[in-house]
Amino acid sequence: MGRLTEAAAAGGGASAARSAGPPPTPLPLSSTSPGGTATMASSEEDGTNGGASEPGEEKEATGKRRRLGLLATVWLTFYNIAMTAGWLVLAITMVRFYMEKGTHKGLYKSIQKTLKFFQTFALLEIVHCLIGIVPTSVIVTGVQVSSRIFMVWLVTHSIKPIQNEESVVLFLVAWTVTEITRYSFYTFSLLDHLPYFIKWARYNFFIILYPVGVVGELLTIYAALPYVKKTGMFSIRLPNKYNVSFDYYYFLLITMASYIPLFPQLYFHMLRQRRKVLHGEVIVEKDD
Ligand SMILES: CCCCCCCCCCCCC/C=C/C(=O)SCCNC(=O)CCNC(=O)[C@H](O)C(C)(C)COP(=O)(O)OP(=O)(O)OC[C@H]1O[C@@H](n2cnc3c(N)ncnc32)[C@H](O)[C@@H]1OP(=O)(O)O
Repeated sequence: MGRLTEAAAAGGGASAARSAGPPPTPLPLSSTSPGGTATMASSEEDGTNGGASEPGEEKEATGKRRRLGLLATVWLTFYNIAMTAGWLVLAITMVRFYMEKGTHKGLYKSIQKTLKFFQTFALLEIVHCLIGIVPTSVIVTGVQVSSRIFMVWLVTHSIKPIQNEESVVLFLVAWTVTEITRYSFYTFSLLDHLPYFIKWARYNFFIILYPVGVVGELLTIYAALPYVKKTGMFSIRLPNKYNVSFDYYYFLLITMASYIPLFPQLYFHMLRQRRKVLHGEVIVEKDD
């Protein structure tokens, strides 16, 4: 738990250094970052001006671009535009499907190719963190992306009888709204024209959508359990020549249990990002 929290705090710290304007006022540190100091850089609630239209912000954005390098900026802009478009296509297909058919049955089948393609493409986000072109923690991104890949390929794609569960629609809607907002946020930020409502949506929608998505995912895995137990799929039984056994049923149970320690860390990471971006609050780690 500590590792993830520290990594997340370090990500915030990197950004904090970038956005430091007036001398910060040290505050006692929250329990998430022992030994450091939290600072409140500014507390403006920039209700009307969310873009990089103020001189300070413009300078910061230009500096950020220079640090990133032209190639990385061009690549990230392309990547974010492609991902926004992909998730928009998914949203439109889902709405059209529901309006035409009046049921969610068959919806997954109609969008599965697009979903698999764009969600798998998101593996590049781990690469972006690893090579340092985005300031996000590899661990936070890794948990987020791998849990999605797992849901898409090893649960929903592999276990056909659950594809028409209502819970699948629940996480699909939560993911789709989140990703359209998130990737358009990154795109407009890179282009230095971030409308405030996108910034607001990026750091508010998750408050509801994250729990909704997680409930959808957990209910879907739960619905898969009887089928997995009955068929013994993806399981290796003893005896075999390698003398190893693996039970996918218990693996699913452990995965469900792992949401209990992992999800709060992702959620609190987002709450910290929200405080930083919308309220100007930043966490600076102390050099010990
Ligand atoms: C093998 C099996 C494993 C199973 C494991 C099971 C356990 C799993 C438990 C948890 C389950 C979670 C399931 C998820 C469900 C859902 O998603 S439901 C729908 C709601 N979801 C969300 O709201 C998702 C929120 N998550 C995220 O946004 C990210 O994935 C994140 C990594 C968790 C946080 O993003 P982060 O990057 O840290 O925050 P930001 O504020 O957006 O960005 C920080 C800085 O990085 C820059 N940046 C990041 N990416 C890009 C990019 N693509 N392009 C350009 N820039 C990028 C961003 O601009 C910020 O920069 P600064 O402003 O300079 O700080």
